[in-house]
Amino acid sequence: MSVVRNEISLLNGGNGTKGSALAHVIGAYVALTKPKIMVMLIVTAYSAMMVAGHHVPSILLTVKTLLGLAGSAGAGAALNMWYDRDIDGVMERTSARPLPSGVVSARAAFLFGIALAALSTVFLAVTVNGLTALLSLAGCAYYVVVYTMWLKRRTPQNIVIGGGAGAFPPLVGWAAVTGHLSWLAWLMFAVIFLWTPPHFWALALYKNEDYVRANIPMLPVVKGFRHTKIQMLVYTLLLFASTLVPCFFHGVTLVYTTLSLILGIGFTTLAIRCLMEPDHSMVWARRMFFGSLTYVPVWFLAIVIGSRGMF
Ligand code: HEM
Ligand SMILES: CC(C)=CCC/C(C)=C/CC/C(C)=C/COP(=O)(O)OP(=O)(O)O
Repeated sequence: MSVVRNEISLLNGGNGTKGSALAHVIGAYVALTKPKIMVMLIVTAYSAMMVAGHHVPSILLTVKTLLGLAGSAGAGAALNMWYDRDIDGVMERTSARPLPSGVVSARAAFLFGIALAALSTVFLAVTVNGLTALLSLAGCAYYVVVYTMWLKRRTPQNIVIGGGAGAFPPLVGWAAVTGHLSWLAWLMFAVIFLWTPPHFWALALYKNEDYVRANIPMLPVVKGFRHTKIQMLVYTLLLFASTLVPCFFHGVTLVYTTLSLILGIGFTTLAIRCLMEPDHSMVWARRMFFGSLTYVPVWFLAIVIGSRGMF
């Protein structure tokens, strides 16, 4: 608490009211949890809950599961920002974050992340089940330790291997409803895993200067734009193929198949346009990134409404 009090007095600095300073600090802690990404992670977990139970899950189970997951994801994001505070300060896109801008201290961010991770794990174990708690903690640890601390600064394959972190939420949702995992839960994991490289590399292409400045070995920095765009197309095709698996092995309706085909063809077209555009133009890279943000909620909507026996 004293850390927060210090931050409020620092912010006050004789100007503004205590109320607005407090709101500023609270806003900074919310920003530490990367809330927009958290919303998308929650969408994937909630969709998995619906498919796993063939129905809308109870409000109580939904609130407990998604609250616990949000806590773990927020903890992971805070610990990522704590560890990456040096490079976040160097990159233009991240320089206004709470740590580089000095609104939250490194110690406070670390304690916040650890406390949130511990609380959410215990909360899920006590109110949902042990497997759900374990998977949520594993997702958080994978993001912080495997991706952020180990791979991000070492290899251009950081996103490919580290992409596993963001793919945990459907497993969390599935385990919360059934107490175990099934192949369809792992298929959802695979979909996010294969989606992550084109999602991230599209952004890395038009934010390349940032990564060069921060000396982070992202694929466009190390292997160049053309190689990255080819890899994006390869992962997009693998993603497309993985989304067609339920058409053969899981009871899905024509709605699922149609939506998956539209998404697959659309995302592949974006990847090809990206590959065709000259390196100085980033029009299609930007479209690919924003297309990736549409892909996930629409695909999860498709598997929910297109699963036979749903509702
Ligand atoms: C290791 C895997 C991933 C990496 C490295 C990654 C990286 C990034 C980066 C660098 C941004 C830009 C953030 C910004 O503008 O400050 C971003 C945005 C975003 N990502 Fe990812 N991402 C990953 C996985 C995911 C997953 C699994 C999801 C959800 C399913 C996701 C959802 C989003 C969303 C919704 C945004 C837009 C956020 C905004 O506008 O602030 N990402 N991602
Ligand atoms: C089950 C569970 C709790 C999963 C949570 C895992 C999680 C928070 C995944 C998000 C992945 C992500 C946003 C990476 C950002 O990369 P970056 O850190 O390189 O991006 P940055 O440069 O914007 O910080």
